[in-house]
Amino acid sequence: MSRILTLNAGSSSLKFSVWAQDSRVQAGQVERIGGDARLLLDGSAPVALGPADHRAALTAVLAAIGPGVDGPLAGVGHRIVHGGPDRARPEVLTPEAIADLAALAPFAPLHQPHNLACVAAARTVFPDALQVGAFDTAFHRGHPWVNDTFALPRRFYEEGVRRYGFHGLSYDYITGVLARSEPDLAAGRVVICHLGNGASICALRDGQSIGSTMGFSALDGLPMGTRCGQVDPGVLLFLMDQKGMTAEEITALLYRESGLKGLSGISSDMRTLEASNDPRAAEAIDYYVFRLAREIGAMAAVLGGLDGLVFTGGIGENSALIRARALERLGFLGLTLDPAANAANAQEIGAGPARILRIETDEEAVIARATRTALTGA
Ligand SMILES: Nc1ncnc2c1ncn2[C@@H]1O[C@H](COP(=O)(O)OP(=O)(O)O)[C@@H](O)[C@H]1O
Ligand SMILES: CC(=O)OP(=O)(O)O
Ligand SMILES: [Mg+2]
Repeated sequence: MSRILTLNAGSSSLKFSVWAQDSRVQAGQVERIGGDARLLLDGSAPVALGPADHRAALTAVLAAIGPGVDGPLAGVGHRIVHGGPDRARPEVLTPEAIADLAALAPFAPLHQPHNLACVAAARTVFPDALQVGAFDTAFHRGHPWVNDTFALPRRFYEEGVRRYGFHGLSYDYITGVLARSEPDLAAGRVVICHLGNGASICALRDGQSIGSTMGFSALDGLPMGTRCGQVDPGVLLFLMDQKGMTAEEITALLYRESGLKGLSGISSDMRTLEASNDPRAAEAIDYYVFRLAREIGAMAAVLGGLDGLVFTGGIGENSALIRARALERLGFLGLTLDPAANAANAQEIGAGPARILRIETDEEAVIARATRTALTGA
């Protein structure tokens, strides 16, 4: 039976799954890439990998799936974070498409090179498999112009300086879950918080993205594990002009040294910060919660009201503390958390004028579906 492999390189993780028809037959991930990485295979104990980068993580994943792929791989589906201004759906990764996507790497330096390294490795290891890309930006291509642009002279928009939005595979998946299980809610005004190592919020009306906190790059909006989130552009001018920092140094600062890691000086990992007694960890969490509540309020304003609020991603799914702290600040919207349901990581965790839900995301399912569609030509 022919099978499909999905590869999803995030900024701190490499997730994979193997599918036979519609069933997932194997799944796992390398997490904490860049730190003390470990390989987690569903159903097995974690394997410590030590300080692994994405390349070492990919080698570990390919070794792990070897025995599980007992049949030819028909396709390999890849999460590609940046698809540029025009890609609104998945596509087969031809050499031309790969060259085009490589040119977008400077706009997503924590992701695009790793995504494309996965494509190159898969082409070598599985030369007969169809390689398919599913793009994080595609879900947002219908953004209204006001959320797609910056107030810069118009020529920059034409040159591609736009608010692309990311985490689209996750929003696509959650939207699909809502459409099947909560069709009335799915047709309404929904804010989805994808809180992983990278984090963004999406405002949806009738299942369509009309606003998102991430913009031109995966830096904007919420603070993240190592990324700054929204920052006054005047700070960047100051760093260049007064501190003499180069573009390369500022890139490293904003993408790798900021966010939770920069604020706490301890870790980019929310689990570590929640477990710490250090006041700097508490302050980093305070800032995270403050910005999260602020951006949820902003997205409610984008929608002109709120029918549903969904938490997903590693932090959104697992941190009862962050959900509770954010909702404390959102009482003015009439939202009330159910503490017991929240602590139990239930699906319905609160109520008010809007439903409050926790839904596990599954970017792999979206990538697998895209790959299946490309293979069958449906
Ligand atoms: N039980 C938990 N409590 C708090 N945070 C958690 C928990 N489990 C995972 N996380 C956090 O989720 C984040 C990773 O999210 P994930 O979506 O897996 O990352 P990526 O963006 O790399 O795909 C990390 O900050 C991690 O600490
Ligand atoms: C786009 C992005 O930030 O992805 P991740 O959360 O996987 O790092
Ligand atoms: Mg992710």
